[in-house]
Amino acid sequence: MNILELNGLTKQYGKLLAVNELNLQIQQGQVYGILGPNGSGKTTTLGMILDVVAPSSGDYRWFGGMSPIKARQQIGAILETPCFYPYMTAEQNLRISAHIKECSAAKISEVLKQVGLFERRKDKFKTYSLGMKQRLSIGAALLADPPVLILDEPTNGLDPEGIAEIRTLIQEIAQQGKTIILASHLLDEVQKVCTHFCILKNGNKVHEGLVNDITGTTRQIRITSQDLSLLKTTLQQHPGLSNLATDGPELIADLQPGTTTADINRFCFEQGITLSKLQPVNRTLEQEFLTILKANQ
Ligand SMILES: Nc1ncnc2c1ncn2[C@@H]1O[C@H](COP(=O)(O)OP(=O)(O)OP(=O)(O)O)[C@@H](O)[C@H]1O
Repeated sequence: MNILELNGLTKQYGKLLAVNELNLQIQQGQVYGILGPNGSGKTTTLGMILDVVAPSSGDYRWFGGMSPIKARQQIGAILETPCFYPYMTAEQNLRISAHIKECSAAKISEVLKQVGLFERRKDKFKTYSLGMKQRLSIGAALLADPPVLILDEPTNGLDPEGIAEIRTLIQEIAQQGKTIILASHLLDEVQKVCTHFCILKNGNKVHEGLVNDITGTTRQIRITSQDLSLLKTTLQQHPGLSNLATDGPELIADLQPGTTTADINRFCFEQGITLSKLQPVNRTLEQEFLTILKANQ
Protein backbone atom coordinates (compact mmCIF):
# COMPACT_ATOMS: atom_id res chain seq x y z
CA MET A 1 0.00 0.00 0.00
CA ASN A 2 1.12 3.53 -0.72
CA ILE A 3 1.65 5.39 2.53
CA LEU A 4 1.80 8.65 0.63
CA GLU A 5 1.01 9.63 -2.92
CA LEU A 6 1.66 13.05 -4.45
CA ASN A 7 -0.12 13.99 -7.66
CA GLY A 8 1.13 17.09 -9.42
CA LEU A 9 1.71 18.84 -6.11
CA THR A 10 2.67 22.46 -6.81
CA LYS A 11 3.47 25.51 -4.70
CA GLN A 12 3.87 28.96 -6.15
CA TYR A 13 5.01 31.90 -4.01
CA GLY A 14 4.16 34.88 -6.19
CA LYS A 15 6.31 34.42 -9.27
CA LEU A 16 8.49 31.80 -7.63
CA LEU A 17 7.65 28.19 -8.40
CA ALA A 18 8.91 26.50 -5.22
CA VAL A 19 7.53 23.02 -6.04
CA ASN A 20 6.48 22.10 -9.57
CA GLU A 21 4.04 19.30 -10.39
CA LEU A 22 5.60 16.83 -8.00
CA ASN A 23 4.55 13.19 -8.33
CA LEU A 24 5.78 10.72 -5.73
CA GLN A 25 4.77 7.41 -4.22
CA ILE A 26 6.13 6.30 -0.88
CA GLN A 27 5.45 2.81 0.37
CA GLN A 28 5.35 1.26 3.81
CA GLY A 29 8.74 0.58 5.36
CA GLN A 30 10.69 2.79 3.00
CA VAL A 31 13.18 5.30 4.29
CA TYR A 32 12.61 7.90 1.64
CA GLY A 33 15.13 10.70 1.19
CA ILE A 34 14.14 13.95 -0.48
CA LEU A 35 17.46 15.27 -1.60
CA GLY A 36 18.26 18.65 -3.09
CA PRO A 37 20.38 21.75 -2.79
CA ASN A 38 19.27 24.72 -0.67
CA GLY A 39 16.06 26.26 -1.95
CA SER A 40 15.08 23.27 -4.09
CA GLY A 41 11.67 22.90 -2.42
CA LYS A 42 12.21 20.16 0.17
CA THR A 43 10.77 22.00 3.19
CA THR A 44 7.89 23.38 1.13
CA THR A 45 7.05 19.82 0.05
CA LEU A 46 7.09 18.58 3.65
CA GLY A 47 5.01 21.60 4.68
CA MET A 48 2.36 20.70 2.10
CA ILE A 49 2.12 17.03 3.02
CA LEU A 50 1.84 18.04 6.68
CA ASP A 51 -0.99 20.44 5.88
CA VAL A 52 0.86 23.54 7.09
CA VAL A 53 1.50 24.97 3.60
CA ALA A 54 -1.46 25.18 1.22
CA PRO A 55 -0.67 23.73 -2.24
CA SER A 56 -1.31 26.00 -5.24
CA SER A 57 -2.47 22.96 -7.22
CA GLY A 58 -2.24 19.20 -7.23
CA ASP A 59 -2.97 16.97 -4.28
CA TYR A 60 -1.65 14.29 -1.96
CA ARG A 61 -3.16 11.26 -0.30
CA TRP A 62 -2.07 9.69 2.95
CA PHE A 63 -2.80 5.99 3.57
CA GLY A 64 -4.82 5.61 0.38
CA GLY A 65 -7.10 8.56 1.11
CA MET A 66 -7.50 8.86 4.89
CA SER A 67 -8.97 12.16 6.12
CA PRO A 68 -6.24 14.77 6.77
CA ILE A 69 -7.02 15.03 10.50
CA LYS A 70 -6.92 11.27 10.98
CA ALA A 71 -3.80 10.93 8.81
CA ARG A 72 -2.00 13.64 10.78
CA GLN A 73 -2.43 11.53 13.94
CA GLN A 74 -0.44 8.76 12.26
CA ILE A 75 2.55 11.00 11.56
CA GLY A 76 5.35 12.10 13.84
CA ALA A 77 7.04 15.13 12.36
CA ILE A 78 9.99 17.33 13.13
CA LEU A 79 10.25 20.34 10.89
CA GLU A 80 12.20 22.46 13.36
CA THR A 81 13.53 21.82 16.86
CA PRO A 82 10.33 21.95 18.91
CA CYS A 83 10.04 24.50 21.68
CA PHE A 84 10.88 22.55 24.80
CA TYR A 85 10.99 24.39 28.10
CA PRO A 86 14.65 25.08 28.90
CA TYR A 87 14.31 24.93 32.69
CA MET A 88 12.37 21.68 32.67
CA THR A 89 13.92 18.23 32.46
CA ALA A 90 13.61 16.01 29.41
CA GLU A 91 11.09 13.88 31.29
CA GLN A 92 8.95 16.87 32.27
CA ASN A 93 9.06 18.20 28.70
CA LEU A 94 7.94 14.84 27.29
CA ARG A 95 5.13 14.72 29.87
CA ILE A 96 3.84 17.99 28.41
CA SER A 97 4.26 16.65 24.85
CA ALA A 98 2.34 13.48 25.82
CA HIS A 99 -0.45 15.60 27.31
CA ILE A 100 -0.71 17.73 24.12
CA LYS A 101 -0.71 14.63 21.92
CA GLU A 102 -3.23 12.98 24.25
CA CYS A 103 -1.11 9.88 24.55
CA SER A 104 -0.17 7.87 27.60
CA ALA A 105 2.68 9.12 29.81
CA ALA A 106 3.61 5.43 30.24
CA LYS A 107 5.43 5.65 26.91
CA ILE A 108 7.88 8.32 28.15
CA SER A 109 10.49 6.01 29.71
CA GLU A 110 10.45 3.70 26.69
CA VAL A 111 10.95 6.62 24.31
CA LEU A 112 13.74 8.10 26.44
CA LYS A 113 15.52 4.75 26.34
CA GLN A 114 15.04 4.48 22.60
CA VAL A 115 16.64 7.87 21.94
CA GLY A 116 19.43 7.21 24.45
CA LEU A 117 18.44 9.86 26.97
CA PHE A 118 17.04 7.77 29.81
CA GLU A 119 20.12 8.28 32.00
CA ARG A 120 19.88 12.04 31.42
CA ARG A 121 16.11 12.29 31.85
CA LYS A 122 16.35 14.34 35.06
CA ASP A 123 18.64 16.95 33.48
CA LYS A 124 17.27 20.28 32.38
CA PHE A 125 16.74 20.68 28.63
CA LYS A 126 18.98 23.78 28.55
CA THR A 127 21.97 21.64 29.60
CA TYR A 128 21.56 19.34 26.59
CA SER A 129 23.89 19.36 23.57
CA LEU A 130 22.35 20.09 20.15
CA GLY A 131 22.45 16.37 19.34
CA MET A 132 20.62 15.49 22.56
CA LYS A 133 18.01 18.18 21.86
CA GLN A 134 17.46 16.71 18.43
CA ARG A 135 17.15 13.19 19.87
CA LEU A 136 14.60 14.48 22.38
CA SER A 137 12.63 16.00 19.47
CA ILE A 138 12.59 12.60 17.78
CA GLY A 139 11.53 11.08 21.11
CA ALA A 140 8.61 13.51 21.32
CA ALA A 141 7.60 12.59 17.76
CA LEU A 142 7.66 8.89 18.71
CA LEU A 143 5.44 9.26 21.80
CA ALA A 144 2.23 8.41 19.98
CA ASP A 145 3.99 5.49 18.23
CA PRO A 146 3.23 6.84 14.75
CA PRO A 147 3.81 4.52 11.78
CA VAL A 148 5.29 7.44 9.81
CA LEU A 149 8.07 9.80 10.81
CA ILE A 150 8.98 12.96 8.88
CA LEU A 151 12.32 14.62 9.48
CA ASP A 152 13.59 17.84 7.91
CA GLU A 153 17.40 18.07 7.87
CA PRO A 154 17.70 15.95 11.04
CA THR A 155 21.46 16.37 11.42
CA ASN A 156 21.71 20.08 10.66
CA GLY A 157 24.33 21.76 12.83
CA LEU A 158 25.44 18.56 14.59
CA ASP A 159 29.03 17.45 15.08
CA PRO A 160 30.20 14.10 13.60
CA GLU A 161 29.34 12.22 16.80
CA GLY A 162 25.86 13.76 16.93
CA ILE A 163 25.35 12.96 13.23
CA ALA A 164 26.34 9.32 13.82
CA GLU A 165 23.93 9.05 16.81
CA ILE A 166 21.00 10.42 14.82
CA ARG A 167 21.86 8.15 11.90
CA THR A 168 21.87 5.06 14.14
CA LEU A 169 18.61 6.15 15.73
CA ILE A 170 16.95 6.58 12.32
CA GLN A 171 18.17 3.12 11.29
CA GLU A 172 16.79 1.59 14.52
CA ILE A 173 13.42 3.28 14.02
CA ALA A 174 13.30 2.07 10.41
CA GLN A 175 14.00 -1.48 11.59
CA GLN A 176 10.77 -1.35 13.59
CA GLY A 177 8.97 -1.13 10.24
CA LYS A 178 8.16 2.57 10.40
CA THR A 179 8.13 4.59 7.21
CA ILE A 180 10.50 7.52 7.35
CA ILE A 181 10.51 10.53 5.05
CA LEU A 182 13.62 12.60 5.38
CA ALA A 183 14.62 15.84 3.65
CA SER A 184 18.29 16.58 3.43
CA HIS A 185 20.88 18.34 1.34
CA LEU A 186 23.51 15.92 2.70
CA LEU A 187 24.18 13.18 0.20
CA ASP A 188 26.08 11.13 2.69
CA GLU A 189 23.15 11.16 5.08
CA VAL A 190 20.70 9.97 2.42
CA GLN A 191 23.15 7.34 1.17
CA LYS A 192 23.70 5.92 4.64
CA VAL A 193 20.13 5.78 5.96
CA CYS A 194 17.71 5.84 3.03
CA THR A 195 16.39 2.99 0.93
CA HIS A 196 14.81 5.22 -1.74
CA PHE A 197 15.39 8.79 -2.78
CA CYS A 198 14.42 11.53 -5.17
CA ILE A 199 16.35 14.62 -6.17
CA LEU A 200 14.69 18.02 -6.37
CA LYS A 201 16.13 20.95 -8.25
CA ASN A 202 14.35 24.31 -8.44
CA GLY A 203 11.17 22.56 -7.34
CA ASN A 204 11.37 19.87 -10.05
CA LYS A 205 11.94 16.18 -9.44
CA VAL A 206 14.94 15.41 -11.61
CA HIS A 207 15.56 11.84 -10.49
CA GLU A 208 14.21 9.09 -8.28
CA GLY A 209 15.31 5.57 -7.49
CA LEU A 210 16.76 3.08 -5.06
CA VAL A 211 19.88 4.10 -3.15
CA ASN A 212 21.24 0.56 -3.67
CA ASP A 213 20.90 0.87 -7.43
CA ILE A 214 23.47 3.60 -7.33
CA THR A 215 25.80 2.66 -4.56
CA GLY A 216 25.74 -1.10 -5.00
CA THR A 217 26.89 -1.21 -8.58
CA THR A 218 30.46 -0.95 -9.73
CA ARG A 219 30.53 1.43 -12.61
CA GLN A 220 33.94 2.98 -12.24
CA ILE A 221 37.49 1.75 -12.18
CA ARG A 222 40.80 3.14 -11.03
CA ILE A 223 43.62 1.79 -13.09
CA THR A 224 47.35 2.33 -13.39
CA SER A 225 50.52 0.93 -14.94
CA GLN A 226 54.14 2.01 -15.24
CA ASP A 227 53.57 4.06 -18.43
CA LEU A 228 50.40 6.04 -17.71
CA SER A 229 50.20 7.87 -21.04
CA LEU A 230 50.55 4.60 -23.00
CA LEU A 231 47.85 3.09 -20.80
CA LYS A 232 45.61 6.06 -21.48
CA THR A 233 45.99 5.95 -25.29
CA THR A 234 45.44 2.18 -25.19
CA LEU A 235 42.30 2.40 -23.05
CA GLN A 236 40.88 5.17 -25.23
CA GLN A 237 40.44 2.46 -27.87
CA HIS A 238 38.30 0.28 -25.60
CA PRO A 239 34.60 0.78 -26.40
CA GLY A 240 33.55 -0.39 -22.94
CA LEU A 241 35.04 2.62 -21.16
CA SER A 242 33.96 6.25 -21.04
CA ASN A 243 34.95 9.45 -19.22
CA LEU A 244 38.57 8.29 -19.10
CA ALA A 245 40.57 10.84 -17.12
CA THR A 246 43.89 11.15 -15.33
CA ASP A 247 43.60 11.43 -11.56
CA GLY A 248 47.05 11.90 -10.05
CA PRO A 249 49.18 8.79 -10.64
CA GLU A 250 46.23 6.75 -12.02
CA LEU A 251 43.38 6.81 -14.49
CA ILE A 252 39.72 6.78 -13.65
CA ALA A 253 36.99 5.66 -16.06
CA ASP A 254 33.32 4.66 -16.18
CA LEU A 255 32.60 1.06 -17.12
CA GLN A 256 29.87 0.74 -19.72
CA PRO A 257 27.10 -1.79 -19.04
CA GLY A 258 28.29 -5.25 -20.08
CA THR A 259 31.98 -4.48 -19.58
CA THR A 260 33.74 -6.01 -16.59
CA THR A 261 37.06 -5.34 -14.89
CA ALA A 262 38.18 -8.77 -16.20
CA ASP A 263 37.55 -7.56 -19.78
CA ILE A 264 39.75 -4.53 -19.18
CA ASN A 265 42.49 -6.64 -17.58
CA ARG A 266 42.51 -9.06 -20.53
CA PHE A 267 42.50 -6.21 -23.05
CA CYS A 268 45.54 -4.55 -21.42
CA PHE A 269 47.36 -7.89 -21.20
CA GLU A 270 46.73 -8.51 -24.92
CA GLN A 271 48.17 -5.06 -25.68
CA GLY A 272 51.31 -5.96 -23.72
CA ILE A 273 50.54 -3.73 -20.74
CA THR A 274 50.96 -5.02 -17.21
CA LEU A 275 48.65 -3.32 -14.78
CA SER A 276 49.90 -2.39 -11.33
CA LYS A 277 46.38 -1.54 -10.15
CA LEU A 278 42.85 -2.27 -11.35
CA GLN A 279 40.37 -1.32 -8.69
CA PRO A 280 36.58 -1.27 -9.05
CA VAL A 281 35.02 1.75 -7.37
CA ASN A 282 31.41 1.94 -6.24
CA ARG A 283 29.80 5.09 -7.45
CA THR A 284 28.67 7.25 -4.58
CA LEU A 285 25.37 9.04 -4.40
CA GLU A 286 27.40 12.23 -4.50
CA GLN A 287 28.80 11.42 -7.94
CA GLU A 288 25.33 10.46 -9.15
CA PHE A 289 23.84 13.61 -7.62
CA LEU A 290 26.38 15.85 -9.33
CA THR A 291 25.92 14.06 -12.67
CA ILE A 292 22.13 14.41 -12.44
CA LEU A 293 22.25 18.07 -11.42
CA LYS A 294 24.71 18.79 -14.25
CA ALA A 295 22.50 17.01 -16.78
CA ASN A 296 19.53 19.13 -15.65
CA GLN A 297 21.22 22.53 -15.86
N1 LIG B 1 6.95 31.50 2.73
C1 LIG B 1 7.66 31.69 1.62
N2 LIG B 1 7.47 32.80 0.86
C2 LIG B 1 8.15 33.00 -0.29
N3 LIG B 1 9.08 32.14 -0.77
C3 LIG B 1 9.32 31.04 -0.06
C4 LIG B 1 8.64 30.75 1.17
N4 LIG B 1 9.09 29.56 1.66
C5 LIG B 1 10.02 29.13 0.78
N5 LIG B 1 10.17 30.01 -0.24
C6 LIG B 1 11.06 29.86 -1.39
O1 LIG B 1 10.75 28.64 -2.03
C7 LIG B 1 11.93 28.00 -2.50
C8 LIG B 1 12.02 26.60 -1.88
O2 LIG B 1 12.27 26.76 -0.49
P1 LIG B 1 12.39 25.51 0.51
O3 LIG B 1 12.61 26.06 1.88
O4 LIG B 1 11.22 24.62 0.30
O5 LIG B 1 13.69 24.80 -0.04
P2 LIG B 1 14.60 23.72 0.68
O6 LIG B 1 14.99 22.76 -0.38
O7 LIG B 1 13.94 23.18 1.89
O8 LIG B 1 15.86 24.57 1.08
P3 LIG B 1 16.82 24.47 2.39
O9 LIG B 1 17.65 23.25 2.19
O10 LIG B 1 17.60 25.73 2.29
O11 LIG B 1 15.91 24.42 3.57
C9 LIG B 1 13.08 28.91 -2.12
O12 LIG B 1 13.42 29.71 -3.22
C10 LIG B 1 12.51 29.74 -1.00
O13 LIG B 1 13.14 31.01 -0.94
